[in-house]
Amino acid sequence: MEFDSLVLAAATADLSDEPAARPHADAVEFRMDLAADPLAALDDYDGDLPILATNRDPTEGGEAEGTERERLDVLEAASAHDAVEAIDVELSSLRDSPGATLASAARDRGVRVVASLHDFEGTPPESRLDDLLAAAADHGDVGKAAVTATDPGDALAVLSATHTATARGDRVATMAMGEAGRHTRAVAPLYGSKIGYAPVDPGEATAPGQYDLATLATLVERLGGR
Ligand SMILES: O=C1C[C@@](O)(C(=O)O)C[C@@H](O)[C@@H]1O
Repeated sequence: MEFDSLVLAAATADLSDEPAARPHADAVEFRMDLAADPLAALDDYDGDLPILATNRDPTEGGEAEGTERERLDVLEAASAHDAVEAIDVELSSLRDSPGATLASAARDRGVRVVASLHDFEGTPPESRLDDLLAAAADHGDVGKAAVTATDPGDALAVLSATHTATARGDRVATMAMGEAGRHTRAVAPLYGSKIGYAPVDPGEATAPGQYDLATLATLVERLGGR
């Protein structure tokens, strides 16, 4: 997973979704924090799609339990699996150890790091978004921002910040969560966003406003973002 072009990720807590995802997705985002026994599921995985492993912190919308170290240890164990080609680590964790140590250990194994930040309340002002994306791209192979749009101006700020970051040479992934931001999931790839997330089953969305995978794949392809 090089993230040189769009990676369409089937977001799921259940790796048995992989065969259904295969016709549309480039990867599976495995939401370990939402799975009952994620490391056992990885041991059993025999799908074709590479995995982006995420063990999301509750402060950023996830359900991982335990201490920060325990949460990141699970991610580190995941990164040792052959199928795991990338891990998602929150920017706030990457600024210090143990997150920074995890990232360099993963990179030594050839595993890419997505440095992420999430805002479930709103969209920061565009200049702040620019700074956050620059910091995230600096700490990861891809810098990712998922924020919440409550009006079209928020969605526009996300697209504009995506364009600015890409024009600067940063590899970023962006999406505006929520109804007002939904279209950004289809359009942001045209401005340079390198990851799209969608559930196979629309009833199993991992974030507000997601399209189902088949729909997102069609929209992105029709728009020429892939
Ligand atoms: O961070 C992200 C992006 C996301 O929140 C979205 O809005 O599609 C979905 C999550 O599964 C993923 O980890």
